[in-house]
Amino acid sequence: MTVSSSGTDALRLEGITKRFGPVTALDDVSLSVRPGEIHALVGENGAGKSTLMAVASGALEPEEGTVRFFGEALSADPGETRERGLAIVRQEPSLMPDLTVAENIHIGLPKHLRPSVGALREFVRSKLASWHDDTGIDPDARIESLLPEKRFIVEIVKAIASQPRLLVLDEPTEHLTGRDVVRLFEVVRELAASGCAVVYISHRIREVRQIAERISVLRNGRAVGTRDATNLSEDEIITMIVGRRVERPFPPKRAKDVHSERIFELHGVSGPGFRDVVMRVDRGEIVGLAGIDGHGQRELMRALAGQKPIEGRVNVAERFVSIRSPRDSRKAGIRFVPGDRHREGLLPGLSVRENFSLRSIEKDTRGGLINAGAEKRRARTELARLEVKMAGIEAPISSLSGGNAQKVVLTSVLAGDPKVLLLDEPTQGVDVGARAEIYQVMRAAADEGMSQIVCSSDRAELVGLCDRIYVFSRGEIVAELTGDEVNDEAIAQAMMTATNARAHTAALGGKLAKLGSSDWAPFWMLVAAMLILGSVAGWVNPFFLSERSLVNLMVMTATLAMVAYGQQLLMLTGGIDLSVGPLMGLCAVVGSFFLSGDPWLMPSLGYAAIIAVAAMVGAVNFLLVGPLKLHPMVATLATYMAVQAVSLLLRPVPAGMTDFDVLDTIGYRMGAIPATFIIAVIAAIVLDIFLLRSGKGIRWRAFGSNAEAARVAGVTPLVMQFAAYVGCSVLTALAAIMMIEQVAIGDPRAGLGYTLTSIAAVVIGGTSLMGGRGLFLGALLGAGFISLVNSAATFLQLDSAWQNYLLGGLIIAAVAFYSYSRSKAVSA
Ligand SMILES: Nc1ncnc2c1ncn2[C@@H]1O[C@H](COP(=O)(O)OP(=O)(O)OP(=O)(O)O)[C@@H](O)[C@H]1O
Repeated sequence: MTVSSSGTDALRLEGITKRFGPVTALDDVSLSVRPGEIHALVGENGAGKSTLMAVASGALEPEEGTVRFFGEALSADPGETRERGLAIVRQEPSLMPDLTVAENIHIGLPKHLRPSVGALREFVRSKLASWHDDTGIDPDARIESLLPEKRFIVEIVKAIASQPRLLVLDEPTEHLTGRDVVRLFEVVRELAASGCAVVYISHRIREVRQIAERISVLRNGRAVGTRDATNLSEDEIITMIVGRRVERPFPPKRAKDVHSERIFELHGVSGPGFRDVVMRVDRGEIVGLAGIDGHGQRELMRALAGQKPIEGRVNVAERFVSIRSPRDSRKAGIRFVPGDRHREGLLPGLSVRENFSLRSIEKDTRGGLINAGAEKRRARTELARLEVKMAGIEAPISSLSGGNAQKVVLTSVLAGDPKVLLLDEPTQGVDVGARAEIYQVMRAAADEGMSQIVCSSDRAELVGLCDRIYVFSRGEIVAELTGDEVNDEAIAQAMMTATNARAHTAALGGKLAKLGSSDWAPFWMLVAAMLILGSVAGWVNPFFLSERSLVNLMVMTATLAMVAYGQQLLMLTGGIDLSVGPLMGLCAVVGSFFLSGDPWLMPSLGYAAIIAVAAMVGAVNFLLVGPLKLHPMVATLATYMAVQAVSLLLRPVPAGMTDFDVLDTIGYRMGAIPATFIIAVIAAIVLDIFLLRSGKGIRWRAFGSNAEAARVAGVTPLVMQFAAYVGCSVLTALAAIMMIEQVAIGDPRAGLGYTLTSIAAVVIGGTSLMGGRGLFLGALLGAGFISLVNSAATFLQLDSAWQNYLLGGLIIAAVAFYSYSRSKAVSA
């Protein structure tokens, strides 16, 4: 199907075919969108809407077909399409969790619109303010600490700030609260009036009719047609989407005179965001929790799932249960279907089958072993009930469309036969047809006796589905609606008393979490720990504080810090290099041939040879990890061995004394302070400024935080990896030159210990092993701390085993502390 239009189309897709293995996601689809038009794209889950827009934005390359943007052909390069004015707000925000709001917006803008890093905060503040004057979003907050709806606002603000000529919104209102939906509609209309074309993807037909001028429908990867929205009724749109008439979506409610057995009771239950809640749910009843978002209903649900602290009396089947953890909640027969399926509902690395069976695997287990056949049969049967569209049960869960993934989560939770089911936004991102199926499944489960509590921002859903509704305001229940009272007006009336209660609690929790999770927390902790350890060692043995001992400490610190910077450069991008230790040795060996004081050889030639050899090793590591896609651990373990072998070939035994002039040069002191130490400190400061205050630094961290999102934002992975691996090796070479002053001979084993200590220094310094965050000053302090522990242990006459116990214990303590404070920040 092709829809032609007069003049140049903003977007013109012709004959697009896209396959994922055996799945044909798009089959010869054509679509045109005019400038200044709001064009809705609708269809069932898995119809191909997101894939079509991924093709349009250059994130996916189609097998066949062309993409034209304002008349010009577009290549499959998301960076280029963005530069040319195409902005896309995805179903799941493509943000980097470790970066701040401001940094995410910076990296998402076309180059010509990016403000300088110094002006970034104010720029972002004004952009957020133009969305709403009280978004409650701090430009310096890390994305991972934001609630899902706030992340979505950041994503939308980012897209608008890019001054798009075409804006694609993929299910934008699924995560937004009422106020933000109203604002979104205003903004979309303003943009369209200014000539921007808007593609609006949604399952909420009412909204689509409200906002769109034309509607295009996709079904099973094929275009069904494009129609003028003004003349279409809701029923007609639904019929186009599903291909048949859909009957009333909500199944009949529970008969009123049904015998009531209390299954779930709350008496005076309080927790963060709600207080003194008294409620009950009978057997087979579906109870809704309504209220403006942030007024306690969702917080109560999370607390009942064991995710937040809770006080008061909770009874399940007339027995008191104490809920202190998700495990307690499960043991009591309570199950939770989370709203944020990507963060809490799915295990992205596993198959559809595994995601289904993980919550009820005991059903297929005999004598501790899983009966694979039974598990598969059960997965197939249950998933077929909700008509989950997938290539097969062994397909990776990440290959499913958003709505189908939601169906898998729901089916998986239901398979655990809960007594009480908590559902947060059960039909988020689910199409009209499947919505009706989900309601049927929920009602059927209720008819079999399962009690359910539903939280939904869609009031029509609550009214259509629930037998009873509790309305929340300011953390308390303000109304209980039953029978005929369960209607939209009654809910709205009860909600009128609402104020902004959550904003305050979230702000307070947010501040505390921010303090603990700040990048500077490791820095201050290490300074304090070093002062304590140094004082104790100096008190027990005054020689520890002598000039000689302190100079030695600085020299050791500088050497270790330099390798650690290399390691850190890599870890920030999510990589690691195990070969740095042997490379230090190889550099010492290479140096021993050039730095011997031979009048024919200048020392500068020696330094150049060391750096060149190291850069070559870095390039090999890059080739293995980048183009050949080996895991960094495996790749650099292989180079570890190869490099060590080369060193031993060149110098089977340590030999080649270094010239004294060279040693003097490397060991040069400025007053009492070794030049190497000053270099290490300056290097940390310069690298941190690069990291925090330059666009390249932001992209560096972005890549480590979320490689795919960074790629979509225009970062080229191979360039990043090349710079990281070669950079790491070159820094290791500089460290090796510093080490030469200490060993003064071509010893192939001299640097071996640096592999582990460099990783330890980076980890103790607060860098995340997952990539995306950490400071070089942290690595410097980590290196200082390790050198201090080693040196203090010597002065305190502790044997070398103690050095290892101390270091091991400290690494575990540091990692535990950082993970704890970061998880606090996330849940705040
Ligand atoms: N990376 C992938 N690998 C394999 N299959 C995929 C991948 N991405 C999408 N698909 C498949 O392509 C089809 C279209 O998916 P798409 O996400 O475009 O649907 P959608 O219309 O956006 O659905 P929803 O409304 O549920 O988001 C689905 O069958 C999906 O399983």
